[in-house]
Amino acid sequence: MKPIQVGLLGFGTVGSGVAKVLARNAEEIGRRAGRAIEVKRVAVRNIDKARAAAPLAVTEGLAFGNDMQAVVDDPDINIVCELIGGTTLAKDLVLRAIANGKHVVTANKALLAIHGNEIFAAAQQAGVMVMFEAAVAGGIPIIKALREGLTANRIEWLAGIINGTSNFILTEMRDKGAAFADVLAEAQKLGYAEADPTFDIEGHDAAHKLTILAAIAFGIPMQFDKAYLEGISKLTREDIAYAEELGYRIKLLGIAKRRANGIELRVHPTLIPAKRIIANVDGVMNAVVVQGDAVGQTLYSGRGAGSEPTASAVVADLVDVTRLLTADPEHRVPHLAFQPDRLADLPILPIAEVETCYYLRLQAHDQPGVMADVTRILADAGISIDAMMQKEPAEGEKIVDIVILTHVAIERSVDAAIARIEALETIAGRITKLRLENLDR
Ligand SMILES: NC(=O)C1=CN([C@@H]2O[C@H](COP(=O)(O)OP(=O)(O)OC[C@H]3O[C@@H](n4cnc5c(N)ncnc54)[C@H](O)[C@@H]3O)[C@@H](O)[C@H]2O)C=CC1
Ligand SMILES: N[C@@H](CC=O)C(=O)O
Ligand code: NA
Repeated sequence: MKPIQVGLLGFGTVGSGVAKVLARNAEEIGRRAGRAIEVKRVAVRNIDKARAAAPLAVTEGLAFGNDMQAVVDDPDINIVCELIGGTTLAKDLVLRAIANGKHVVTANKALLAIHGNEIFAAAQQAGVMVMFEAAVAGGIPIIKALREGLTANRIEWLAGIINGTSNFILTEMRDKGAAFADVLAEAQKLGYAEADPTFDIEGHDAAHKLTILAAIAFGIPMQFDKAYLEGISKLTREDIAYAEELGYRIKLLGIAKRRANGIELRVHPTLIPAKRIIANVDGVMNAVVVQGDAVGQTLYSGRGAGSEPTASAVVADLVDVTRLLTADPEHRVPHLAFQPDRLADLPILPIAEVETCYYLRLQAHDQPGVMADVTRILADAGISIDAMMQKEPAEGEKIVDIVILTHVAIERSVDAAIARIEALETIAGRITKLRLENLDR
């Protein structure tokens, strides 16, 4: 049978990894897919740079060029593989490929989180597949698991470490005392970071991925603009150390939770009990915990970024598309796991409505009555305390750090209580608020 012809857009970290994996495992992949999968053309910005990104044995047979549209318009190409990133050119090329009746495989989470509704509608109408396993948690087959393996379940919530760069930074800072900027530079060198690394450290990338996961888990449209996001750049060494002392690890988590009145969709640094497996997922590794009503909790872990781990997911999609090429579009798994005309209109809840536990760090003047005032304000707001820790003041200092862990509370009540506590004369400066998830409900 004639090989499937792939047009690669982009030959950077991921694109070159795809070419390497396809070349190295051609025999196995062909046996699985039923026919060979070949890269027919590659379009890049800089051909010399692209050629240098993989060994000669991989690149010598590849037709490199600069013209992205020519690849998308090439009548011999069956699958366009978009690996350039960004949301403008990538969007135009993907929509053009779809209009040309070509299937698309992409690793671009920003593109799908922001323009996914339009792209999937276009694909549906054209009867083509848009596959995106690499867009969430790199090599972990989490899209496959949610769309297919867990399809019997009503998903209650999911929570994941879904940005490799920030997990790498947090781990290196904790284990080696490394400086934030140095570890970020290392993550960039290793090909983990986005073209603009603020996407990684400020939570945008995780929120893009969470938006996609929530759409598939709950059967809702992509709603990236409603996701709450907070990154790791403001985390302090004190908070990381205090969390450890209390038996918790701080991870940048993406959390999507079904509530009676809507969906929580939030990315932020989160304390997790250190004994949980996910709390021990370190470095570039990602992990996603999914709570389904029938199966209970399942956990998926693996490399969330990097050349070949991400290529593993891209190539898996190429194989899936190849296998399903001749299937009636009605018999394929729906893009968002639910039939497109059955997506639910559930609202995304504002962060003030979120219910979780909290870590509060206060700086207080070391004098009698402070704790009584603080606990009274929390009690008045209906917030119950789970644990409290008071640090000894440093030599000659009159200010002490007090850390409070709360039971589950509504964020707006916590914020109101914080405002009242900060107004106390005995409290110095602002209170640090972090969210805490036990991941057991
Ligand atoms: N690096 C990683 O670990 C992962 C990356 N991704 C996603 O994969 C996509 C690609 O990422 P990387 O390979 O890391 O990026 P990269 O920067 O290493 O490679 C991008 C490639 O696209 C080409 N390109 C970019 N803009 C272009 C333009 N305007 N015109 C022509 N060529 C252009 C570049 O020449 C280069 O070959 C992005 O959407 C990224 O978010 C997804 C999962 C993991
Ligand atoms: N920049 C991303 C790459 C994979 O999606 C990350 O660090 O996770
Ligand atoms: Na994946």
